[in-house]
Amino acid sequence: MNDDIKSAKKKSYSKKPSKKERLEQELANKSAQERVAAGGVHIRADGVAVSTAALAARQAALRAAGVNVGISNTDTPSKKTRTTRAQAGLSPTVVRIEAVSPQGDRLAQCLWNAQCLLLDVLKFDVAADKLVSRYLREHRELGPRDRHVVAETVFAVLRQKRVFSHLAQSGGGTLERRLVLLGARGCTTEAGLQAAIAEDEWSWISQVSTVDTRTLPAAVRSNLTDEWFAQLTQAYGETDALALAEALNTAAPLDIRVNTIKSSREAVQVALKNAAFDSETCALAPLGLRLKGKPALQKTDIFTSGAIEVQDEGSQLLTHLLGAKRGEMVADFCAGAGGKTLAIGAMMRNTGRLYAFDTAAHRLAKLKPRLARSGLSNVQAVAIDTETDARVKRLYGKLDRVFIDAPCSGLGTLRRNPDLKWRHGVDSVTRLSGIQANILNSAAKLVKVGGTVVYATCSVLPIENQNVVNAFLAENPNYALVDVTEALAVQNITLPEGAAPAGMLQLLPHLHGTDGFFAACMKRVS
Ligand SMILES: C[S@@+](CC[C@H](N)C(=O)[O-])C[C@H]1O[C@@H](n2cnc3c(N)ncnc32)[C@H](O)[C@@H]1O
Repeated sequence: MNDDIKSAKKKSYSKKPSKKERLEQELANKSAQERVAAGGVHIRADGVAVSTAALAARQAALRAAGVNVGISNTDTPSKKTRTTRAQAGLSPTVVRIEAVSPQGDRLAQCLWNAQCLLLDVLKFDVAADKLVSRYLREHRELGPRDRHVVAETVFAVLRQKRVFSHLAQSGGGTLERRLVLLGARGCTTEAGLQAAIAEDEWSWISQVSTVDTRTLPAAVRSNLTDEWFAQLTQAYGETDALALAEALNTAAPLDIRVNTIKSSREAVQVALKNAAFDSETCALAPLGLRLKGKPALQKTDIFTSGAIEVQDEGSQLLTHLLGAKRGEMVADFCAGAGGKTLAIGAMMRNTGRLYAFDTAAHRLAKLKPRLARSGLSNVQAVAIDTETDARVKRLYGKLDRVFIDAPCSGLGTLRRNPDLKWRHGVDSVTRLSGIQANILNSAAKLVKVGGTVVYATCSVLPIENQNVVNAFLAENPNYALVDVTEALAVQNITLPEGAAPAGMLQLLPHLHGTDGFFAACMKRVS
C-alpha cells in the first residue's frame, strides 16, 4: 500500500468520531438551559463532567446511545488522554466532577466513584471486597478519606439494599445514583452532602429521610432476602431474627490479635498509643484489642513486625477452644489463608507440628507471607485433593487436636461481606451441610483416643451448625461433646450468659459484639 493511501485511510479513521464523542459533542453544544433541563449534563471538551446532576443523566444518555457504561469502557481513557489529564493535574482515570458549591467538590468526586463502582458490584458476579480493592488500587488519586467514603458508601448500599430500594422508588436519575445518595448519608455530614449534590437531589434525600421505615414488612426491614430472613426467623423467632439482622447489617469493628511469639497485649497497646491509635482490650478474647475507628495498620511497624494480626474477637475465641499446647501434633483442617492457623501456632509456642490442610492451594498460598511475618516455623501447609486425601488418611489416629473451620454460608460475617446475602441463596446451605458432614467425619478420625476435635463455622444457621454436630455424635458414639463453657474456663475465659446453648458456642453480633460464629468441642473417648 503506498503512503498516500495509508495516510488517507488513517485520516478517514481518525476523523470519524466515536459514538461517545458524538454524544459528548452534542451535549456540549446544548445551551445552558437545555443542559440543566437534561439533568445538568455538561461534559467539557477536556472530558471534565461539570455538575453532579450530570452523573445520572450522562449515564442514561450514554446508555441510550448504546455505549457500555462500565468503568473500563467509558472511564478508562487512552494512554495519551491519561498523560494529558495527569499533566493538567486531573485524575488520569476518572472524569472530574465539580459540585454545586466548591466545598462539595471532593465528596461529589467520591460519589461519582462510588456510583461507577456500584455498577459493577451490583452485578454480584465477583465478591464486593475484591471489586472495591481493585477499584481503589486502580484509582490511586483518591486520598485515604476519599477511599473510605467510596468504600463505605458502596458497603452501606449492600447492607441496606432492600430498604434503600424501597426508598429509591421515588426520585430521579439512575437507580445507582439514588442508592449512592442514600448510602452516603452515613459517611458524611448533612451540610457536606448538601454541598456535593444537586438541589433536586438534596430535596429528595431530605424527603425520603423522613420516611418511617418501621412500618415496612419485617423481611424488608431485615435487609435480607425473604428466604434468608425466613431461615433466621425459624431459628431465632422474628424479634431476635430482626435484632440479629440489624446487627449483621452494621460495619464490624477492627479487632486485632496479639502474636505472643513477638509481643504482649500490654506492649502492643502502648505501641498503638504511641502511634496515635486508640484501642481497648476485647471483652472475651485474652489476646484481643479493639481499635477505635478503622486505622490503616498494614504499613505500621506494629503490623509488619508480626506483633499483630487482624482477627475478629469471635474468631480468636474459637481457637482458644481448641486449647492446643506445646509440642503437640495438631491439624487446622480448612485452614484457608491461615487466620486461625497463626493463632493456634502461637498457642503451641512455635513447637510441635501444626498441619494446615485445605483443598484450595491459592488460599494456602496467602498463608506464606503471614507465616513469615509471624515468626512461626511449626506450620506445614498441605494442599489436599479432598478431605479423604491419602495425606490426611496417613495421619488418622495420630494427632492430639484438630480444628475444623468448615466451609459455610458465611452468614455470620455479613458485617464484613454484606454482598453474600445477595450472591448466595438458601439452596447453597443444603449443599454445604453435606460437605460439612463429610469433612467432620474424615477430619475427626485424625485424633487419637483422648484427642480434641473442634468443629466451627461462621454461620448462624442450625442446619450448618448444631444439626451437623448432633448427627455426627449420633453416628459416632466414640466421640463425646465437651461443654464449651468448661473448655474455655480452662483458658480462664468466662463466656457471657446465653453464649453456650446446649454446651455449644453460639456467638451473635447483637448479643456479643462479634461476628456470628458457632463451635462445638468434642473428645474422642474410644
Ligand atoms: C471458612 S473457610 C476457612 C477460613 C480459615 N480457616 C481462616 O481462618 O482464614 C473454609 C475453607 O475450607 C476449605 N475447604 C472446602 N472444602 C474443603 C475440604 N473438603 N477439605 C478441606 N478444606 C476444604 C475452603 O477452601 C476454605 O478455605
